[in-house]
Amino acid sequence: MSVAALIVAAGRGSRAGEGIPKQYRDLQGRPVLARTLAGFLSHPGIDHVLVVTHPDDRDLYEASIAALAPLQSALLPCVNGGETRQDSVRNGLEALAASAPEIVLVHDAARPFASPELIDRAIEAARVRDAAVPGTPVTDTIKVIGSRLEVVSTPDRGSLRAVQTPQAFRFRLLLDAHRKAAAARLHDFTDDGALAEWAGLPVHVFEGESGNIKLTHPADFLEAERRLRGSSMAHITKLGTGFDVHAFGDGDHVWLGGIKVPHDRGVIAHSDGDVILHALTDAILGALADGDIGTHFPPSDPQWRGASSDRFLAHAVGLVRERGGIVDHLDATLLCEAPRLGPHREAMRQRIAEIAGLRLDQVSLKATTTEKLGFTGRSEGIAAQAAATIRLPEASP
Ligand SMILES: Nc1ccn([C@@H]2O[C@H](COP(=O)(O)OP(=O)(O)OP(=O)(O)O)[C@@H](O)[C@H]2O)c(=O)n1
Ligand SMILES: C[C@](O)(CO)[C@H](O)COP(=O)(O)O
Repeated sequence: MSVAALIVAAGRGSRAGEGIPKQYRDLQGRPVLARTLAGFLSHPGIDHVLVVTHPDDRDLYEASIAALAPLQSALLPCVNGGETRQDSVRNGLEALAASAPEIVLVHDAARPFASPELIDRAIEAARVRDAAVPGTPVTDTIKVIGSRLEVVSTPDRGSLRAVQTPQAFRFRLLLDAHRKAAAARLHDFTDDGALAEWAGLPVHVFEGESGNIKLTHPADFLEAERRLRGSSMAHITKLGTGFDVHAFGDGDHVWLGGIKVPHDRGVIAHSDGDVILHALTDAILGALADGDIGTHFPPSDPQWRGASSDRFLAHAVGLVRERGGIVDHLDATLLCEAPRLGPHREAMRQRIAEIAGLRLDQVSLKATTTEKLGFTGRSEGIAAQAAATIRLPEASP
């Protein structure tokens, strides 16, 4: 019996706050999607895994699966999602149609805690029931309300279930149901169980698990971090600082925080001379007590000539993750009379969050002039200083 897992990861995560889409955010040293995928790729009952992604996220996707190299033989090339979750699932099912698995498990990328036992139950439920969804009893009393918030009814709690993923189906039945819904111009079923019901399929519930949460709001990330911290080794917090200077030279732009900023001068540098990214890189290396940017990317090495500095920052963050740690916070201050940071601050924070795989609230940028004093005051050069806090497992060398 061939079984495919279809992981939908094309959402924007708008309820989870600003920054990169939630499925690519760092969760205790690994992107959420990498955690979700590892559970399915390593499960002996799953033959193939297909991920549905947003076309804008290709780099984030590649970075997330890079660390899964030993498990990647079961991973099919990803496909583009659609406007709604339902459209994304359908695109994935159409892509699987060529290999026509007997069973498909549809799972949210944003649910990284599905256990191997839950996946076992899902496969078995599809085999026996054809269409089944995992559910947990509700512990709150549920009210049905009207348009003026008036309570319309109180359903019997014993007959209610909160439904999760992976939802499990005979592949052919689900594909036909999705095609039927699309032909009827319906695109907003919030889960495949509801779509299957609409198509007239009997759908059953199997036992879900309370830990299988969907990361939806910022608080869900805090809860997930707390859980992972509790289940892993104790971590200790380390602080590092960084400082970088470049002299102004001829040119019409400077690179700052990963963004090209128009200016009446350029900077003299071996790389692209991005003082903010260099200071942040050194701050992280400082927290790791692992030398400085010059140790890792010697200026004497021609391969770094004109190099884009995002790779320096990504490298330093990668070193933290290799040691089982996480970056908690990055903070930098730009020192110059011009250019002004203000108009570019949010774009820079976004870019830094993207490079480092962080939420926007984990990246801070500030600026100051030096009151016309010193080399920055005389506009001879530009400088940045930075601090980084990271957490490393206590036993980390
Ligand atoms: N057009 C969409 C919308 C959602 N999803 C995926 O469906 C899962 C569950 O959806 P949800 O938690 O609602 O994610 P988002 O749509 O990203 O979140 P939000 O509604 O807050 O933007 C997620 O893994 C999400 O990536 C998808 O593949 N394609
Ligand atoms: C599929 C799902 O996770 C089951 O609980 C849920 O319906 C997804 O809903 P969302 O509106 O995409 O968050």
